[in-house]
Amino acid sequence: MKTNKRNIFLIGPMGAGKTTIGKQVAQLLKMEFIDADQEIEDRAGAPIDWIFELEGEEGFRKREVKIIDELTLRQGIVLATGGGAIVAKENRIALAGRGAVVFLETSIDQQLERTRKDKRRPLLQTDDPKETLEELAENRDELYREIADYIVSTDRGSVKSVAKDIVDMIQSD
Ligand SMILES: Nc1ncnc2c1ncn2[C@@H]1O[C@H](COP(=O)(O)OP(=O)(O)OP(=O)(O)O)[C@@H](O)[C@H]1O
Ligand SMILES: O=C(O)C1=C[C@@H](O)[C@@H](O)[C@H](O)C1
Ligand SMILES: [Mg+2]
Repeated sequence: MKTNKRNIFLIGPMGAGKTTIGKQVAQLLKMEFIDADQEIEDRAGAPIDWIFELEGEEGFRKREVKIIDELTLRQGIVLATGGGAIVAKENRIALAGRGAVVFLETSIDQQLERTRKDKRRPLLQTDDPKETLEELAENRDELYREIADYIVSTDRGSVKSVAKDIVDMIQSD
């Protein structure tokens, strides 16, 4: 594929590595990297947990729909989406239609380990984050698969090696 013309969109659950691996993929391909969560925070001038507190999850999702529509219209970007971006149908349509969608898959245990110290994920501030992650996976797994052009496991291997695998896969298509 002509990576300089098309976009690459990373989807998957919290802690799958969308942000970390996305940055590496962009560097390897000399494309621009954008993180949707970061963009939402920058525009709101407030961190995600504040947005959830002040506007509820509904307010956050409205902001997310707007940002995803805007960003997916750009050209030549690597976009790391938020874990729940695929829930809204309009986001799935925008992502599927405007770039190559890569679903980063990982086990619940890895997700737990990788998200343990981070307060940026208000949905995991529960008594039992493992149960929460299991429920989210139950509801969202089919939505990730519905729009995925590529599916990559991030359970094993370094960030660099997974990023390289993604680049090779997309370029050989
Ligand atoms: N393949 C990997 N191997 C080891 N550690 C990883 C890997 N991918 C990500 N990590 C680590 O896991 C943590 C969470 O990753 P990251 O923030 O990229 O996830 P995310 O998919 O963007 O999550 P969110 O949906 O919440 O934004 C980071 O500290 C990162 O360094
Ligand atoms: O899985 C989710 O619904 C979320 C994932 C994060 O990336 C953030 O977008 C936010 O914390 C919500
Ligand atoms: Mg992220």
